[in-house]
Amino acid sequence: MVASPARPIRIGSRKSQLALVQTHWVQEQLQHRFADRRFEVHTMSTQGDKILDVALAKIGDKGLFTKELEMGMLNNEIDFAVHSLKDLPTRLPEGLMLGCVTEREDPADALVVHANHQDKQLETLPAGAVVGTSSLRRLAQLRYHYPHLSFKDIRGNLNTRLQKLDAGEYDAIILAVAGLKRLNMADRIHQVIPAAVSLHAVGQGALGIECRANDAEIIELLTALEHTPTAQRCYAERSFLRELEGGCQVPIGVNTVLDGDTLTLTGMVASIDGKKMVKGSITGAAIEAEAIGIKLAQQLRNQGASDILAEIFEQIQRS
Ligand SMILES: NCc1[nH]cc(CCC(=O)O)c1CC(=O)O
Repeated sequence: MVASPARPIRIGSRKSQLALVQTHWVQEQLQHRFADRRFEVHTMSTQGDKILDVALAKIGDKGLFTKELEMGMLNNEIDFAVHSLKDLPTRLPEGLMLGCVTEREDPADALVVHANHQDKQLETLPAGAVVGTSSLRRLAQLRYHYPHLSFKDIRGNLNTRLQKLDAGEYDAIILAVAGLKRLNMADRIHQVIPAAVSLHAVGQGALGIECRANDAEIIELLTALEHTPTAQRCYAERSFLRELEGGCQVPIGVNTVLDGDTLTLTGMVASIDGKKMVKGSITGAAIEAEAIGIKLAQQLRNQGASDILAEIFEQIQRS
């Protein structure tokens, strides 16, 4: 019997410049490892790419950047999808799974300043300086530490945001270090914001590849790209977020440190006005990553996180 030729493998991606850079990296890595297979990139627009005039927090987090790609996998139009892990909800649709997590870039946030402020850092920006961010997590933590700054929403892809900054609409903006590095714009990073000031988003800086839960052939290919230390850190972070029932649009931040087989997860929940913050850390065995996340979520709930979150959901509904 002659084996039928192996099917080409269809990789789903958003169309943004960052998404394409990330997807082409995955394609190249797989093509290199599995030279006899063909990997094609199929792009799709997601709701998050289309709705640009509404604050992200108001739309909520129902897989804004992932739903169309997930439908594509369930309808067998694509075989897997490459996401920025931080845009991937912690609960995936029935029939899909997180196939692998790739090696993480620096997960920190970066301050990018207007030319007028080249001599400034976050702590030396003048009172009333306008800082652009669309993330409630960044907003809440920066308000907490720097109540004298003003904050203004900013949307659009990285280039659009940088143009708005350079045009003078903002004195500074906050972006992920990872995105700037991947787009070869590391020279715009003015200050890497330390974890003591701002904890990063769950999964920030890593790619999450989602696939069909019953597709053994694809799952096996993806395993080749798994970076176990990153995966362990991100599983702890995602389990923490899932247990708190927070999407990417609530002020929840994390940090993880992996020291051999020992994982430390730090997490925080803040109110949007930056006046209330609960924070804590748990250390445990890295193989127990998910349990560490759940335990930290329960600890923060006992410290008052539930009240903060309930208040935020109410505020977002009303706005
Ligand atoms: N929410 C948009 C988004 N999703 C992933 C990144 C950057 C790359 C990453 O964090 O992996 C960004 C831009 C940003 O937050 O500045």
